[in-house]
Formats: sequence, structure tokens, C-alpha cells
Amino acid sequence: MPVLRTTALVDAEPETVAAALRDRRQFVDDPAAGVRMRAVDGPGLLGADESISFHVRVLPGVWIPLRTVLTEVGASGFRSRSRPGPFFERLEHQVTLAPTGAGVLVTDEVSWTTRFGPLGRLVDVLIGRRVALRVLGARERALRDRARELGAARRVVGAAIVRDGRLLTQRRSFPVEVAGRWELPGGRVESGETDWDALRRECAEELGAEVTVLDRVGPDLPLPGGSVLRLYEAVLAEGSAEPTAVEHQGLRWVSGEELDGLDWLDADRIVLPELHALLRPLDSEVG
Ligand SMILES: Nc1nc2c([nH]c(=O)n2[C@H]2C[C@H](O)[C@@H](COP(=O)(O)OP(=O)(O)OP(=O)(O)O)O2)c(=O)[nH]1
Repeated sequence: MPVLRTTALVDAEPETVAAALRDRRQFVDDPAAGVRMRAVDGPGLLGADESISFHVRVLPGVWIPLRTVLTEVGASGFRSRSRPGPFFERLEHQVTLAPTGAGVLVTDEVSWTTRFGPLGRLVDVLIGRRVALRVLGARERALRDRARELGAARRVVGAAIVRDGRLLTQRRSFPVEVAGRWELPGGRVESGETDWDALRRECAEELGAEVTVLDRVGPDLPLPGGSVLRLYEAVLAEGSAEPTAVEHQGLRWVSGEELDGLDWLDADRIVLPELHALLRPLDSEVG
């Protein structure tokens, strides 16, 4: 069974590379490289069970279609499996992200089995591997470009404030297109502010509360207008006032069971697995 492994170092934060990897906008046409990838339509990042369609040029003028489904998605990469095609019996792809001091090491591993016995294997040696390398090269360029764009984008920050196993959520009151939908406290990072400054300011303005900001949560989340939403775990600071809805229609502390049932803004829906993980008691994660 042929296996191909390539590595690349991408100079961006791990959460930004994780976002670029799953970003539907990364799946651009690159006809010059003989690759056309298209993620099924929808907002933001791809999640588990979603699919990507490819057309890959195997010989001059000869393109073959491939459809691949993401079987696992997480902070450290994803796995996908392609539907059997005219040439492949099985095709699997695993991408692993590993932060290093010099950027994020992206390792791609593709393994496949061909049809047509020895003839298929010969064609594979002559053509298949070169095609696979070309596809991975195109993906790597797209990943770098998108990671650079996302890293430079205007930022919105959101706070996942957890208390007693519940997450603080807010119901937007404006603009009309999103009024009534749920989000996390936060807002735009103003120039000269750090993410932490912006989160503390937004929580004071929106909730009348003081928060302590902790670790990042989930990948960066591209928003329709070109900015990026970055989430952080947070707790109410000691002595803080009880949060109230200053600008929103209402607040709710939701349990893990209630989380999926809220009408979340689209971007937030992508990180529901990570939000669930924050609400799980620590001891259930051990072992
Ligand atoms: N605060 C927040 N904004 C979110 C979330 N999810 C999401 O898509 N957004 C989007 C909605 C908006 O397009 C943008 C942030 O807008 P905002 O209205 O909260 O920001 P802001 O307080 O700085 O608002 P403004 O000054 O532009 O009026 O991010 C979320 O969970 N929290």
C-alpha cells in the first residue's frame, strides 16, 4: 500500500494554522497545479463528516474527480477518507499539526490502494505519486497564504466564561439579521489593545463584570466580513459584580446538555465540541 509523507513548516500560530486547514476559502482552484478543490458550501470552517470535492489532473487534459469526507477533526489536525473512485479502492489522508519554536510543523500522510492489480501499481508508480505530491504542494501553498491572511485579519475576541460547569451565553439584540441568536461576550479588538485588554473591556461594557482571561479555545474562526473571531476561556474575577445583560436581550448560564440546542451564530457553532470539553469535569478527561 503506497504511503506518501510530506512536511512543511508554517510560520503562524497553531490556532491560525488549524483554522486555515479547515477554512472553506482555502479550497481554491489552482488549475495551473492541476488541482481544483471545493468544500461543500457553508460558512466558516469545515467540521467532521463534511466533504471536499476535488478534480485532479492526472495527465494533460485528463482530470479525475475525488470526493473526500473528513472523518476526524481536532486541534492537532484531521483525517479524511475518499470515496472509492475509478482508480482508487481506498485513499486516506491524515494531517497532523505540531507547534514548534519556529512555527507549526504540518505533516501530511496519504495512503492508498489502487485497482487493476499490477497494472494499477505500475500506473501508480509512473503517475500517481507525482500527482499526489503536486496536490499536496498546492494545498501547502494555499494553507500558507490563508494562514498569513487570517493572521493579519482584524480580530474579534470572545470569552467562554465558565462557572460551576455552565457557560455564560448572550442573546444578541442587533443587528436585525442576527438578533435573537446566541454568542459569547466579546467584540472587536481596538487598535493598540491586546486580545486580553479587549476582552476585559468588552466584558465590563456588556456584562458589567470583571473577568480573568485564561487559555485559547479552539481554532481561529473566520467571519463573513473578513475578520477573525478568537475565543479564550475566562472566569469571573474575584469580587466581580454578577453579570447582567447591558446591551443584549438576555444572558443564560447553559449546561453541556443545553449547549447544542441554542441558536448560535454560525461561527460559534463550529467550536461547540471545544465548548463541551470546557464544561466536562476534569476527571472525566483522565484515562
Ligand atoms: N462578541 C461576539 N461576536 C461574535 C461572536 N460570534 C460571531 O460571529 N461574532 C461576530 C458578530 C459581529 O460581526 C462581530 C463582533 O461584533 P460586536 O458587535 O460584538 O463587536 P463590538 O462590540 O466591537 O461592536 P461594534 O463596535 O462594531 O458595534 O463578531 C461571538 O461569540 N461573540
